[in-house]
Amino acid sequence: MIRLKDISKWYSNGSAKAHILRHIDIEINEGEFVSIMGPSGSGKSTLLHLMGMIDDPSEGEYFFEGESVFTLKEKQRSELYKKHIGFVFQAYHLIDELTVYENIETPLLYHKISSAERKAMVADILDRFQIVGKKDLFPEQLSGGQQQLVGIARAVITKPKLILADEPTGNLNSKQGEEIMDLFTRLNKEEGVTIIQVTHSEKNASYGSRTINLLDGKIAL
Ligand SMILES: Nc1ncnc2c1ncn2[C@@H]1O[C@H](COP(=O)(O)OP(=O)(O)OP(=O)(O)O)[C@@H](O)[C@H]1O
Repeated sequence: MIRLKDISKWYSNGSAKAHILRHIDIEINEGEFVSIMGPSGSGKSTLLHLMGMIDDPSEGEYFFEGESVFTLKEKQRSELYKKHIGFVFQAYHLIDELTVYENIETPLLYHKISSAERKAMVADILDRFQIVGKKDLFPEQLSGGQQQLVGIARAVITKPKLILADEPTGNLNSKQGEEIMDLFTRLNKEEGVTIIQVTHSEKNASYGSRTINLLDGKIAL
């Protein structure tokens, strides 16, 4: 599904280059549940953003389902993203002014889906995530765990093949964290969704089937 070839990223710092990622080669198959670990500053989020097509490398190639991502035009790239990828953020990134229902519905507005169908899809996911009773509340009226559930519901409503999650349990207590990991496990095992998460937690990584360790922008063996 994903093939990164000799990816490097640096920022120019005067005449010097500050390298964030160096010569990264990664292949990820459909159906995998992969964790990316490494010390703070090792480049994990940068790598996840590259995979999520929301950042560009300085060098290297990225093939998503055989499509050469970095040579696509902006519009085609965003189509590819919208069709296949759901992104889950540590800080939820919900829209404060919208209700739970409206937040979850938002990604559907960018697809050609009728309003009746949108209603049915949101109702289904509210039900599956057991948050029907929260649908008219605003994010600030929810606990952190509930907000992250809404963040994930919003990421999966378009039925993406790939979920990218940047420390999805970083702001949650351990019980809420376990619920999120159980949810990812179900999506992966029962629906075949490929999951790539950045985590600092060995416990969270143990839910996955493979760990990629980053150290100073390189893959550590
Ligand atoms: N726009 C930027 N300009 C310069 N340096 C940057 C920029 N964005 C990120 N960096 C640097 O890149 C390095 C890697 O950042 P990244 O967020 O990918 O690390 P991380 O492994 O996810 O860290 P953490 O675990 O603390 O979130 C850091 O040293 C950071 O300061």
